Amino acid sequence: MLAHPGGVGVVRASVAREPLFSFGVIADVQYADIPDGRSFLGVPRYYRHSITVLQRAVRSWNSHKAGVKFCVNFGDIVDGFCPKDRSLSAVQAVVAEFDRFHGGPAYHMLGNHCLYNLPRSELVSVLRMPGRAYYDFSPWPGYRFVVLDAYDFSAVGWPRDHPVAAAARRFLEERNPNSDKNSPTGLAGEDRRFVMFNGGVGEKQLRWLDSVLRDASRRGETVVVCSHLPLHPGAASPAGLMWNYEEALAVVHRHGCVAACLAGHDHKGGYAVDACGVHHRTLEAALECPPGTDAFGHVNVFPGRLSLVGSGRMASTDMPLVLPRLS
Ligand SMILES: Nc1ccn([C@@H]2O[C@H](COP(=O)(O)OP(=O)(O)OC[C@H](O)CO)[C@@H](O)[C@H]2O)c(=O)n1
Repeated sequence: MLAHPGGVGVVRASVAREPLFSFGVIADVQYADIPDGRSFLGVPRYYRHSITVLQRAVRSWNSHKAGVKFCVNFGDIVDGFCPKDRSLSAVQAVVAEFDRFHGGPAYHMLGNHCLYNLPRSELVSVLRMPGRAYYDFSPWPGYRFVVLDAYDFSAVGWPRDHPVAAAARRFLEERNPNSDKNSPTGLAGEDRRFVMFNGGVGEKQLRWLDSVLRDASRRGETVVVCSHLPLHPGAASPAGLMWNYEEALAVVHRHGCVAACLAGHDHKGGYAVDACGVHHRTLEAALECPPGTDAFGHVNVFPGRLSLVGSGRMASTDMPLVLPRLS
């Protein structure tokens, strides 16, 4: 047994050489058949090349010796600049690339750019989500994955006159004084997250998360939470965080079974271990890979350890598990 450097528990050192199973990861493909451009802050974006990054990811997962069992796409499948009349075909083109993955299912989540382009109901259907945008699955005995809908409470993705959209606009109005609610100008520190391109997990979803984690904890399962929006300030820019990350984290911490929270959205990526020993890894974006470069990876799951093996701009990250029940 090893003392955890953060002093929050103990780590069972993993001696296994072969993973129990592996899964592929990719974030922010934001594909569009349009010329290269830049983000609002001037970072180059390669809208056509991003699907090539996905193609290379799928080839890599398919050729993985021990087998990649499923893959997780962390949202923003299509870019907001994609012409609206070509958005559905752009999403279908990306889904077709995921269909070339032979290892198992591809699990998707909603990002803000998905919702700029298509109605949520159409996305849930084309991305083959189980009737709604938050769900859980168990790919291996003793392991559970939770996919969050980080735009459940949001000013994007709901019809303008929908009560959720109206409540989210009021929420932003109270926290962001700018006339352009996408602008964090003047907001300090973590308050910079109160912008329209972010969102939150609604009350009903929080209750669902609580019950999934309670059951997982009772069954002794190890849980990985997947969300487009990062949940920890140490793993992302303040302007990239989920609006109610503190509420979501409180639920995550309550049951002591979550090993890691994986996210996309903040394209440069990030990593932190929180005070309860939960790993937070924000994945580097496929969209911002200059031609010929990559950002994807696979996570090897060992008893007591998750090991992200990154390709190209996606950094590798070793994540020894610090779960209270392991102590
Ligand atoms: N300061 C800003 C930043 C952005 N906008 C506008 O908001 C929309 C979404 O921005 P975008 O950078 O495309 O969003 P991503 O989801 O790709 O990335 C999120 C960040 O990386 C989180 O850290 C777009 O219309 C921008 O122009 C803005 O007005 N002001």
